[in-house]
Amino acid sequence: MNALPANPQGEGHAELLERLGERSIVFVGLMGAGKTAIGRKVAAMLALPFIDSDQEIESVSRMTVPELFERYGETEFRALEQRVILRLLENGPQVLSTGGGAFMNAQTREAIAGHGVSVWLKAELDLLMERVSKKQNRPLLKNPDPRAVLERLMAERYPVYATSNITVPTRDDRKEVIAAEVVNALCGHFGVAEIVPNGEVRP
Ligand SMILES: Nc1ncnc2c1ncn2[C@@H]1O[C@H](COP(=O)(O)OP(=O)(O)O)[C@@H](O)[C@H]1O
Ligand SMILES: O=C(O)C1=C[C@@H](OP(=O)(O)O)[C@@H](O)[C@H](O)C1
Ligand SMILES: [Mg+2]
Repeated sequence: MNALPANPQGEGHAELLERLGERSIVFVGLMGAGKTAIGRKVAAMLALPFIDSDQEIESVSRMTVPELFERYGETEFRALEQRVILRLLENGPQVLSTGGGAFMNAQTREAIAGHGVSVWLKAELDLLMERVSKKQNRPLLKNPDPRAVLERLMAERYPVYATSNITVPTRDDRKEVIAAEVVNALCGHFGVAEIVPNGEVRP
């Protein structure tokens, strides 16, 4: 369904926000799924603060994600990622987009379950490949065969992502449309009526 919320400023979503309470809406999923881009849109629609864990990691370390991987290795990056996300989860309500590997950490998953509602943006391999090939800022994909890496990560991670509270399939459509589908899926999760463009309320 391609319903766009009636009011992009967040009014009309009062009930959804009430149900969310102090929790964070937490985006999980593979690199290129759109966690950062769609998370930002959903935050704007619901008039919530937006934070991206990779951006926060870069800000506290004053290094880029590729620099962190190169200088300290993935293990150190994961430790920092866990600390940052656990701290950020105290700041709800907000939209928190995580890096693709974050949800693989059991303690991070537990903290998200306690302080958030997890949304898996689920995408097909071709779409992910098309998106990630536009930027060279993902160290795990600095590999002669990034497609094979993504395929392996899909096999490893999709069963874990599938434990999220909500799964939203994504595709090659406008960001606003996908973001509206996420908002509608959140409405469904909380048993709140969806708001569609003509002002009609869908129970
Ligand atoms: N629905 C969409 N339509 C077009 N481009 C998108 C869409 N969702 C994401 N993108 C683009 O795909 C790239 C990867 O998205 P990003 O949000 O960084 O993914 P993630 O954070 O999950 O790795 C970005 O350039 C982003 O602007
Ligand atoms: O999947 C992963 O392990 C990673 C995903 C990246 O974030 P995005 O999923 O936002 O690209 C970033 O955290 C890092 O490169 C590692
Ligand atoms: Mg991202």
